Amino acid sequence: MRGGRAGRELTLGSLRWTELVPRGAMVVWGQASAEPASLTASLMAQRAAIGQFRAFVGMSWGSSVSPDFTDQVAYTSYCGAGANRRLGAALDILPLPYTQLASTLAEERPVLLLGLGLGSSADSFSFGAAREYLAELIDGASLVIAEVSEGFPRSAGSDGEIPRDCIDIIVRTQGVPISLPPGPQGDTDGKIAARIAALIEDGSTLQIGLGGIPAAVLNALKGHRNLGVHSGLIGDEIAELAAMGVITNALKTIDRNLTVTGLLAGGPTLMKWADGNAGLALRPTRYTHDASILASIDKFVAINSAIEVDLTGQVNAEVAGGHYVGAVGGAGAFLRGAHESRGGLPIIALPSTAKGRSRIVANLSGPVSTARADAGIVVTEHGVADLRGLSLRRRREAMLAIAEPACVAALEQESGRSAQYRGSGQI
Ligand SMILES: CC(=O)SCCNC(=O)CCNC(=O)[C@H](O)C(C)(C)COP(=O)(O)OP(=O)(O)OC[C@H]1O[C@@H](n2cnc3c(N)ncnc32)[C@H](O)[C@@H]1OP(=O)(O)O
Repeated sequence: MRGGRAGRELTLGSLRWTELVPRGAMVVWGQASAEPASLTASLMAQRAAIGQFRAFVGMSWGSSVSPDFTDQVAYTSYCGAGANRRLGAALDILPLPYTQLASTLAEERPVLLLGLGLGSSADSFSFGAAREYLAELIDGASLVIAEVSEGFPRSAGSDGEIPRDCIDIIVRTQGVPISLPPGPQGDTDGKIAARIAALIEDGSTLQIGLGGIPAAVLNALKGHRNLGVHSGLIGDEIAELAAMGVITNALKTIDRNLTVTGLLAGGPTLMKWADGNAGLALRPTRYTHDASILASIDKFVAINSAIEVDLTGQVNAEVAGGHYVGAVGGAGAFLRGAHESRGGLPIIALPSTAKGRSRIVANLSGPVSTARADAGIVVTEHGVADLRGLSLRRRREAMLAIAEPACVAALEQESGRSAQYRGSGQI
């Protein structure tokens, strides 16, 4: 990280955003628990004085993303999760894989807002709840403003801290990370989780994605031993499994004894566990999602969800019922990594239906977020379809076997008419 910035201390009340954010500029801040909520609340309160500006947001759990603010703020995101959904058509989407976010945003020379924890000395700060694409933007940012609070975790096991002279303005607050209460876990999530838990061997290294199913899977792993973690994000369940001694990272082929993640997205349980934990390392996306690094982890298990999967294994993880609710995200990178890993499991898990409609479909109703070449094991409450090595014809059979039984006849009929299921011959 390049230094040379002033590291000036200001109070929250003295911030004049008109002097900090030029009209039309892009402002970027941390997502989910990593949002510096005191700074973003202050920014939004003064938005009328600034005039039109742009905001790139990730998963939004706070109140800084609101249709009320679109009078001045043009929001863009890589995802439709959390409060982003409330924006509807006012949210513009960058449909990029996670690995491209840092370089794409860096070109904007954004105003960067960080939420940081205390460092090991007065001259540095810890990454708090996020490193991922965010800390990568420090060098190219036009201005870096950090909210520093004892309430943000000291991510102690990371390889380095953020030097004070990488920050332009430091604002001390009593802020704590935003947390989202865990959603209810239904019977279906539990059935899917039990099927996945049965596939996972002791000593595996886990990546978990967004949504209710990954959380349910972790709850089903309490009887496992010596699990490891290498993920884009982690939540409270990882902290619980680590505290129980289920996650030890002791058998990882790289980063032994370390839980590696880009983002802490959880509540007080996670933050307390993370604070000063030398067994936790926050790493940039170019490390957490790197194909060769993932491939070098034996028994790497990637568990992600989807809105729909078609009978060939193409995944829509972005659009449901015409609304952008998901993301391209890191699923593709993690699935490819799990394919290449010795003993790896590339898993996509989803309930077989939503709102009375099959989520196993003949034709996707939204975009292809993950190509069928990257699909591996698809799991619903009705079973496990291991598509690896299967021809299109056999994929169709395997996928029909995990669809909601009442929907199978219609799927057979619809797919029977479609050329994409025929391969080079007839079904
Ligand atoms: C930092 C990293 O690298 S993370 C790495 C992984 N990242 C990714 O995989 C990104 C892409 N994935 C995602 O965004 C998520 O996993 C998702 C959106 C696919 C699934 O998330 P979940 O929260 O489990 O979604 P869920 O199943 O609840 O569906 C979301 C909504 O769409 C609705 N829905 C789902 N499928 C359909 C459908 N086929 N038709 C209509 N509505 C549907 C659901 O009912 C739900 O609606 P509700 O919120 O009103 O109840």
